[in-house]
Amino acid sequence: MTVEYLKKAARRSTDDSGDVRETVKAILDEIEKGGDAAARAVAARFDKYEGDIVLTDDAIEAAAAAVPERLKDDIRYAHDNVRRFAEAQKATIGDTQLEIAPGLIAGQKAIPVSAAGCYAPGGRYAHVASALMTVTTAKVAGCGHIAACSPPRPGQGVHPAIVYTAHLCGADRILALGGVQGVAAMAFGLFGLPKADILVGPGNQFVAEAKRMLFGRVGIDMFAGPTDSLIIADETADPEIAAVDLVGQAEHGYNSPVWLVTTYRGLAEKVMARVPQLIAELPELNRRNAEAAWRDYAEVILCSDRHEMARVSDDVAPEHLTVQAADLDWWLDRLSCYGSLFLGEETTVAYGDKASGTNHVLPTSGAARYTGGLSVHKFMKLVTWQRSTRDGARRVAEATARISRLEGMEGHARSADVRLAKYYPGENFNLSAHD
Ligand SMILES: NC(=O)C1=CN([C@@H]2O[C@H](COP(=O)(O)OP(=O)(O)OC[C@H]3O[C@@H](n4cnc5c(N)ncnc54)[C@H](O)[C@@H]3O)[C@@H](O)[C@H]2O)C=CC1
Ligand SMILES: O=C(O)[C@@H](O)CS(=O)(=O)O
Ligand SMILES: [Zn+2]
Repeated sequence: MTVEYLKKAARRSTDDSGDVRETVKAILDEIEKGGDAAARAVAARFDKYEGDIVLTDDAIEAAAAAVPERLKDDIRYAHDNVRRFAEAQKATIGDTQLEIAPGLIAGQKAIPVSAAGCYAPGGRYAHVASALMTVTTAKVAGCGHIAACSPPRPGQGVHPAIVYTAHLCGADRILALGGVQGVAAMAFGLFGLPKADILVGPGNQFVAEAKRMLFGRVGIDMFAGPTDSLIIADETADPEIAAVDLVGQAEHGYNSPVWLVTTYRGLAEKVMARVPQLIAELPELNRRNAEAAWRDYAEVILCSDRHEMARVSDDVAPEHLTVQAADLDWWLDRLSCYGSLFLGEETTVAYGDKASGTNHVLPTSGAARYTGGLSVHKFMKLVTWQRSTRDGARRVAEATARISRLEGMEGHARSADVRLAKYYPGENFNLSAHD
């Protein structure tokens, strides 16, 4: 049976990508050419900010003093969860080696990158948790230098709680620089920073596009653009909870898609009626964002059974996937494309966003088809090494010589020939590609 759209999106998150690309390219070129001064000029242009870019120790101290003690407690609590989860993830990879053949050893080493550039958004909201998620994982990975960038508010600078959090989690340098200019400063090594080996962190379409354009010259975590969220709900789901959760993520931005995928028309109708009421009760900025997101990017999809719901969800590959349905084990086993999965009504995206321990820097716009979210692994290079005794590599040398000749790579073949001739001077080897 085909799915029924009870609400269809008027826009797709990639609709304005053309002009974003142009804008970002121009800014990257301007800053690559003009360095620190150009980055300052862009910050003044877009953020009306002309203050210090690199935060001094005094500025960091002053920021910490401005954060209420109970909030610092909450941030420290969240940091502890995120750190412990990152350490658990780190334990799942590491160095290893295998004796391929007697005398021939091959191995893997996990090496953290030297310099990490972490971006914490701050245009619409003060993304304290993004500073937590990016800097903590870089620290746990063992990166040599960690820079954090976040947009300054005109005349005020970076939100004090973002400064406090970045410092708590281990940032070596904190810059009052947002958007493309912040990403560029870390990638190009401006303001005394080492050039970042990897850029991590979420951001708006401009930040995400800047990371995408710089990929190759620098590593990136993933395409972590405008937040998107999908809820799978069956007849056991609570429509009020589902509606509140959809609105909670739609507030991210005018271009933050949300989906409700259900088998129960009654639930869909209740949620569609309730969402606009909940949006109307939000503060002005949140309401404007959520209204536009719900109007232009939200979809409500009616499916015939859970198999169809799972297929629709995997096709979307949402950044956040919530399942409010019976038989959670079935869903955990069946679903395969998502940034982070929230099983059951007792969890919610906001918990993962702020404090439960999993990373909230997650793939958006369908990138969850090919990648998971930010983890300590993104900062670790898994490199290989090998060594051998002369006899250990004898069989490899013969195979290498013949395969290389089969491929037409005579030069490769002779790297094997020369060793066989040196180590086994009396022996004749048939190293041709033909019998
Ligand atoms: N995928 C993920 O894991 C996460 C995604 N997010 C997303 O991050 C985004 C945060 O966006 P924002 O609040 O805007 O903060 P932001 O920090 O990403 O962007 C603000 C910066 O954008 C620049 N900017 C604004 N308009 C511009 C223009 N027309 N051209 C060039 N640069 C411009 C400004 O210089 C400003 O510093 C949201 O879309 C949110 O959904 C947030 C957290 C996690
Ligand atoms: O992961 C995201 O996209 C966001 O939901 C995270 S936060 O809400 O901005 O903390
Ligand atoms: Zn969120």
